[in-house]
Amino acid sequence: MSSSPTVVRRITRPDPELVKTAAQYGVATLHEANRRRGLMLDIHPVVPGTRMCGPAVTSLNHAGDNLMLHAAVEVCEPGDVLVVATLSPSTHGMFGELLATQCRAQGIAGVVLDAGVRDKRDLQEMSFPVWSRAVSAAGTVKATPGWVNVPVVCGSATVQPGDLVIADDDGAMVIPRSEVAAAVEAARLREEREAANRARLQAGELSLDVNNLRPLLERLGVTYTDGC
Ligand SMILES: O=C([O-])CC(=O)C(=O)O
Ligand SMILES: [Mg+2]
Repeated sequence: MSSSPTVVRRITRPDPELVKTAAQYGVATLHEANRRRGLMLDIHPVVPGTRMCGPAVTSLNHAGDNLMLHAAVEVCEPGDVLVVATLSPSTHGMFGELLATQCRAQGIAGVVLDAGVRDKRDLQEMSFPVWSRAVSAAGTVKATPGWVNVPVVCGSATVQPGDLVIADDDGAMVIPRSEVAAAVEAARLREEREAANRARLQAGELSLDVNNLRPLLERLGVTYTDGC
């Protein structure tokens, strides 16, 4: 990261067709498909039932200050996901209904913050896709310059500008841009396997992924008995 405050306007995004394909899969599937990497920890949906999938535009702010969040909104393109981080831990309500209105007008897919949001009821009425660590009425100033489109850490996950961010009711995650194609293909294969398993479960067969649950448990040292 450049040490002096910077706004990087142009970033490289994943292939839009790939983004569209990735959007068909849920976070649980993509997280497994991406070898259980990239999940944002302690980041929760603010508006249940919404989803988003798009390239990350990142914003690095000072705690209690949302100046660079505003700067990042301005460089977002339609379909982007705004990823908001702070230099030190913060639960301030950095984002609310007014910013959501601006984001929607610009076609931004949604927002994830390693910080707080406010105006929760308005955000829910707007069905605006937003994920955060906290909900807090505590407001922010617009005073201290920071960075737009530098690597950030959001929910303990590293996000580079242009990485793919996906979020739904299960949480939010990031896939590095260079790994999106492989993750999408692994997600497709996984859903195929799950469809086959689902059909077997619906037919009343007992075991899940493991074809033979009892031999597996016995190999792991579990004893079956008919009673004490
Ligand atoms: O104004 C702010 O800083 C955050 C907020 O409440 C809004 O966007 O409505
Ligand atoms: Mg507000």
